[in-house]
Amino acid sequence: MVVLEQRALEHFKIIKACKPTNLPCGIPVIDLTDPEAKNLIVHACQEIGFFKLVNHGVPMEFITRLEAEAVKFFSLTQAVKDTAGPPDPFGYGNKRIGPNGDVGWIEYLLLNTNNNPDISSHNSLASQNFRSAVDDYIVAVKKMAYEVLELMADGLGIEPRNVLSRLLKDDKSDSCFRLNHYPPSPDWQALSGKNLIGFGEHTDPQIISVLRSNNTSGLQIFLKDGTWAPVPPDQSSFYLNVGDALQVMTNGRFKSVKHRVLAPETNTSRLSMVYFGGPPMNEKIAPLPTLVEKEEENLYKVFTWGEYKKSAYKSRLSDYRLGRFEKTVPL
Ligand SMILES: C=C1C[C@]23C[C@@]1(O)CC[C@H]2[C@@]12CC[C@H](O)[C@@](C)(C(=O)O1)[C@H]2[C@@H]3C(=O)O
Ligand SMILES: O=C(O)CCC(=O)C(=O)O
Ligand SMILES: [Fe+2]
Repeated sequence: MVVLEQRALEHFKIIKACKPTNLPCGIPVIDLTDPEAKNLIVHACQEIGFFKLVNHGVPMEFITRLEAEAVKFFSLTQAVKDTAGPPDPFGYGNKRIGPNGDVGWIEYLLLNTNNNPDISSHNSLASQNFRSAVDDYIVAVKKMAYEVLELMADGLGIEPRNVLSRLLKDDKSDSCFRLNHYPPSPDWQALSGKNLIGFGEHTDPQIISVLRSNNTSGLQIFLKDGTWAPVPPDQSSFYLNVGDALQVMTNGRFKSVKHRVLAPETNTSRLSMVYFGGPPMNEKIAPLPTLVEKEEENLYKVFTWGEYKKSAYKSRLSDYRLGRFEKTVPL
């Protein structure tokens, strides 16, 4: 058990424990093999921007092997892990998230995943076993993400059906992968019933994020009614969320969901693995013309993913990053 004095926690964000709300119908669960999947995906992305995917086709063996390798990595001594950091933005990070002063009860590895498997981009991974576990997992998760994006295009009635997936399939796709380890919270007495933040509230900037975690809770999503809903952990499924770029490409029809992670209770740790599928740097991010109805306004300025990313890296985690890219409405 980690016992800390109150003072040692001063730099971390601690929130009043709030009563969790549950979605009236729960978090949407979509079976990738269901013939209705395309419509259910569109519905979930419009209503919440978040859903659980089952029968996803990613071999369980890849998932458990990567989890075991990640556990091994995070169990190394601090001095060894520090040799893989600090993140610039890729590499090993501890407590600090991003370059602008955000902190959390977390340590992580952030990796670049381009489409030409390149071991050098994983040079912070200590062993060949770890590298190959990451590579196998990412290849399988990407394939599943392409399928989801193609079903999404079908459900939206847009053509060609690879209009979204091609951005992730592109050799220059700017995608990344993150392994997050949230150690057990320190002694509850020091926290006096409050919650320590593991990963502060934010939206993901990319097109789509694909998340898998171990059996420890902590992830929450922000609902339209202003409350936070806990996401029950499920080791064998994936949770997918809409990112900012997809919100723009659908002219606001899909919602980039705000989420956060509370640090685990004493004696448990949370391990999550997230693939963030992003477009190439020079790709223009703009509402897909067929999705802007005749009398509807285009809500966003035209910008490239590179411009958005640059601006995102100047922001704090909880900032509303899309604000600067919205068109101002004439009075
Ligand atoms: C505070 C920050 C960390 C972040 C870059 C940023 O300046 C704002 C966005 C953050 C985020 C959230 C989703 C992903 O975890 C991430 C890798 C991303 O692309 O945007 C992180 C960035 C990061 O940790 O470097
Ligand atoms: O660890 C989690 O469950 C979520 C992490 C997250 O939101 C992120 O890495 O962007
Ligand atoms: Fe996130």
